[in-house]
Amino acid sequence: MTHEAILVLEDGRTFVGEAYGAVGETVGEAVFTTAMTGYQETLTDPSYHRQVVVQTAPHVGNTGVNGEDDESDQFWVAGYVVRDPSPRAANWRSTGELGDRLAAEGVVGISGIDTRALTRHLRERGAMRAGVASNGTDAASLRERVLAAAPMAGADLSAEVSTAAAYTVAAQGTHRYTVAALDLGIKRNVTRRLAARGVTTHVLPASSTLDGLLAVGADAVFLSPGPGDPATADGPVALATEVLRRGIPLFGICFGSQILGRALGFGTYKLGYGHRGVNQPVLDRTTGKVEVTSHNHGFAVDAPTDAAADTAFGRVEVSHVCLNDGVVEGLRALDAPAFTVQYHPEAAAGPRDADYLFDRFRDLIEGAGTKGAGNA
Ligand SMILES: NC(=O)CC[C@H](N)C(=O)O
Repeated sequence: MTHEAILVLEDGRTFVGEAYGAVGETVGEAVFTTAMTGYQETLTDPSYHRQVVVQTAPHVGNTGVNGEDDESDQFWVAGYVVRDPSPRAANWRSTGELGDRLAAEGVVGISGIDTRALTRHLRERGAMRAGVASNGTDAASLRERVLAAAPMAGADLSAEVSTAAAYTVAAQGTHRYTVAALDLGIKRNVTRRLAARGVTTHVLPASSTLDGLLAVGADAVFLSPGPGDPATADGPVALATEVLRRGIPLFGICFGSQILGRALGFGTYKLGYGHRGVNQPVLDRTTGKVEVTSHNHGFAVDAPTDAAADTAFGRVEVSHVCLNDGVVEGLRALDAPAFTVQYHPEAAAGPRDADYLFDRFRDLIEGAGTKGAGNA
């Protein structure tokens, strides 16, 4: 039996479709992703916590779900919006249907709506709160709940997604370096890409102290991606500042980039509708090369792109920019062993163009000669 479902935006615009996944009611920030592939990675990416994700790709679920592509232990999206769900999965790796997994994970979704109209609305008016209901709630009541929900600006969500207990992902082959990763919403492919370079990663809770990071014998520190507004992440920013002071190599991805950006003295701000997809063009200004990259961010760092900035930790330059809109996509400290990218070199899903950044991290650790710094 199909249930009618509604999607109501905070400005009142309403779409009517059918229930997809769990039957119920949910609210979150409505955002769209233009990714054509990788819905399983999207759904399990902790950075989508509290977000109602709209897929612009019209046909979703074609390859079902499998036991290999999860980026974390669960689906994190607050709600899921698709045009036309595949009625039957067909793929050699598939172990089930996406709709069944959404239901099992308790994700309330809606299908059969004009996702192109919804995306154009969000693009013109900006990301905003939305509710999805398939339990009979009427549009007016749902809108009241949407308006009562906390907005993404000002949201501090790290503690809700971080690991409760530390765990270790061992290097593949010969162990070369040890990295302490602050888990603010880490994805599995980050530790995999590090492991492939001989790095053993200790994934630590978001509340970890500097002593906790150093206790694992870290040669370097990694700041993970994650959900929420970086302006609220004062704890991780203070930690990153301490790591910079010690001269320990530091790499941050996405939320981690924003935190490291703040530790270097820059501000962050909310983008109109964010970057989410797997074909965003980014220029690496240090090499002049353009790469096609995977993005999922709603906030960005405010740093000057014309010349290196003078900070408390020396000169810092914008190393990467998005060619669609000029948004800062990476920072490089010229006088400290630290760099960041705002997008996802771990990709999954997405192109592998930016995988070299994990080589840069390895080279930074190698060059810094801090091996065993954490034991000092
Ligand atoms: N993927 C991420 O790390 C997202 C970072 C941050 N929550 C943002 O939306 O910009």
